[in-house]
Amino acid sequence: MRARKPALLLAEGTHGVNLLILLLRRSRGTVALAVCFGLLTGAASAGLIARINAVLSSGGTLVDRATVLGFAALGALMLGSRIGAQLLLTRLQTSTTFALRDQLSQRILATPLRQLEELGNHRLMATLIDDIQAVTQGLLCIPPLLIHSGIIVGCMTYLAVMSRMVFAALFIFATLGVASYLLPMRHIMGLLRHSRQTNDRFFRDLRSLTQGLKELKLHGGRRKAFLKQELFPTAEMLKQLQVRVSTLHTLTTSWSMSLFFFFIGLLLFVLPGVAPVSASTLVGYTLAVLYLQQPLEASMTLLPMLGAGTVALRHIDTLALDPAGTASEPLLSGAEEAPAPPSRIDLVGVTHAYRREGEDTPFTLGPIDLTLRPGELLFVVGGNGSGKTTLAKLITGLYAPESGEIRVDGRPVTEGDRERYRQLFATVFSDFHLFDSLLGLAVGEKTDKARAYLERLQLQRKVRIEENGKLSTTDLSAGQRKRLALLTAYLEDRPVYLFDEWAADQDPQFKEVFYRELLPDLKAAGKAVVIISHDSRYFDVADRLVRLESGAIVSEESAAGSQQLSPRVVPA
Ligand SMILES: Nc1ncnc2c1ncn2[C@@H]1O[C@H](COP(=O)(O)OP(=O)(O)OP(=O)(O)O)[C@@H](O)[C@H]1O
Repeated sequence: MRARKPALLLAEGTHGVNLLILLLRRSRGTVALAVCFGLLTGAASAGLIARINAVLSSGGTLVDRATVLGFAALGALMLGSRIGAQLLLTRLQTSTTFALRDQLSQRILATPLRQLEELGNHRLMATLIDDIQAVTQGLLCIPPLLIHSGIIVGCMTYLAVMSRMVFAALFIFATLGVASYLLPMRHIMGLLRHSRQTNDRFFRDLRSLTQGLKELKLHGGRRKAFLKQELFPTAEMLKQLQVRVSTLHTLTTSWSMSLFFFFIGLLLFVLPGVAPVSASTLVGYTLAVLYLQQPLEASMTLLPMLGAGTVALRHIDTLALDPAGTASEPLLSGAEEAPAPPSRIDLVGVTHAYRREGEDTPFTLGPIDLTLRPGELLFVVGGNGSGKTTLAKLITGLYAPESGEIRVDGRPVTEGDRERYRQLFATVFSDFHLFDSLLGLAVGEKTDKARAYLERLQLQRKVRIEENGKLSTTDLSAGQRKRLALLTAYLEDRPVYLFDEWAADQDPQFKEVFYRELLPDLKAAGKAVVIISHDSRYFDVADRLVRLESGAIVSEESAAGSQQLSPRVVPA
């Protein structure tokens, strides 16, 4: 198959996209070819039934060489086209599933951090694990469904050719059967949607279970309440929804299938008394209708899975993640080298507010005016909840300012170059993540440097760095893990460093090393360094110190002198 740019499977505004469209987006040609194979399978099946009918109606006199060869040829055609359709669609389904997973990961990375924080970790996990699995299962249903549809179309065509009058009766019957199947299916789809929403809650509970292990083990009352009030009720609700779906589906399918025997009864016992029907038509119809049962029953069994896949696909859409297509280029080929060090970064009237449902007065940071300069240690201090981490996210471009702007050497950072702007920073946030490998750090050439830093951070006896950049372990104490995160930041060698309460977990001896040796070294190397800190003992290290209170800078002190600032009022 020709290599080409992967099609955008889930773009913005794809609300209501269904699984078949997903396959079509991936490759129209393959789907078209598979549909042709499916129809061919149906035609071959109808041909086989016609032959069987002819032989049975002839009372065995039609068994000649041509009939046998024709039968064998039709059998081979049915087998070949069925395998062809199945293989084409299965390969397409597999590649679509993987492409969907890749694009979803890229879309998550392309979506603004604030939006992801609002969605919550549990919803992202539910989508990455559960929705993708439901979509995969749904896509798996499409190849057999198309083949069954081909067989149904083929048989129906054969029946229409054999007798229009009987076909009209069958058609009315089939319409009733389909309607009596589709009406409950609408209810089943509603149950599936409800089940999907409940699943988000289930994932939230599972996250509490895995992340709250210590708290749950240490407090029996909390554990009991958690199990009885949260985890078990959600699991019970999911179970009940699933039971209702399968009960309703079983009843509906059984009813629809029983209609076939009702039709055969009418055909054999009532129709001959009402209208003239030949024996060969009766045999042909009975055979074909019995043959149709298998693909119809199989299709009905597959439809709820297809429905669950569609619900999952729509659910992915409701997350409103940014389209991967536009972002995938910078995501995959993104700047590995930091942009040239700027001579200043200015925050001018920058603000950010956290809006939560039902909250009248959201926390608002800013407007903030602040300048970062190379070779300067800027301390950001203030009480809990004063907005230091929020400011750090704005400074580093993780949040876009709601008003005001950030300028690099006087040039405003636009939406288009925010990704590049972020490459100026090496950070250790207080909720940092430690990868078990020095990812993206061109390790080979930096391994010696990394080992030297490891000694400086007094980790050489705990951790080894392999040639491929893999860390021998990350199972360390909280303070040691932070040192490893610092090592990564060192290796990044970016123009601006930001540490959010880095020293909080360090012992007094290493605090001393951090504030009195490591920070001055970064300063000497011409780095702009932002340090969020509660360690008032070391505030003297700062070249400049800004103090935050309730989201506003209330004072700014520099080695040269201090200044009290009256907080600016956020424009309404
Ligand atoms: N993801 C969020 N959603 C909603 N509100 C938030 C979020 N993160 C922080 N806040 C609110 O914003 C305010 C500032 O939080 P921030 O984390 O910036 O403070 P901080 O100065 O870093 O605090 P600390 O010293 O405790 O780390 C707090 O009132 C907090 O409740």
